[in-house]
Amino acid sequence: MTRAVLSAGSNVGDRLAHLRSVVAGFGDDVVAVSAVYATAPWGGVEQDDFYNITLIVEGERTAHEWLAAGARLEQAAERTREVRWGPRTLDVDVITVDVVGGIVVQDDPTLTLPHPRAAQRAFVLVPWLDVEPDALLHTDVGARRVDELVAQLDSAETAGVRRLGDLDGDW
Ligand SMILES: Nc1ncnc2c1ncn2[C@@H]1O[C@H](COP(=O)(O)OP(=O)(O)OP(=O)(O)O)[C@@H](O)[C@H]1O
Ligand SMILES: Nc1nc2c(c(=O)[nH]1)N=C(CO)CN2
Repeated sequence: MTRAVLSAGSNVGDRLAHLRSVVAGFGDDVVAVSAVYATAPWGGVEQDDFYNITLIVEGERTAHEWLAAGARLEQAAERTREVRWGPRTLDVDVITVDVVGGIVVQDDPTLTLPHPRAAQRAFVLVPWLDVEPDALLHTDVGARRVDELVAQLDSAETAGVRRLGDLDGDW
């Protein structure tokens, strides 16, 4: 049994429907889902705002299998890869994976864990705190509390992340 923290984002097409497809796709493996946040684009590409969620899943999958399951949902949303950090119907990133006795640390051609850019991304960290207020992220300089990482981000970065409401809510 493993537990994964996943980040899903969309800024093309029906953003909410794309995020809902992630929760539906992981089905009974979903343990918790954050609220939906409208987030300013991170990474310097001018584009529409994203909707983002962070979710926690548990199941009998390896880290690579969580990645592959996310990639299948991206394909189902007709995700294309044109510009790095550019617009997309759906992006599913694996942030960190817990196994009995610790976390998965790896860096191979298709999967780096924990996600190397998560600590800089308010669009990942702020929703994560919804579902795990005491969350820890293992960074290059050791384990860090996610709330402290958020507090250290530039205020312009956190100001660009706005809570909209629950994925199933009507707002
Ligand atoms: N932790 C991870 N989560 C998701 N993809 C990863 C991870 N580590 C490595 N990858 C690889 O990154 C590749 C490119 O992913 P993608 O196109 O979604 O990148 P991106 O979302 O634009 O940028 P970023 O990697 O900064 O989130 C994927 O095909 C995947 O193999
Ligand atoms: N706000 C926000 N910005 C992004 C996102 C995302 O999901 N949300 N995904 C990206 C591709 O990794 C690049 N930039």
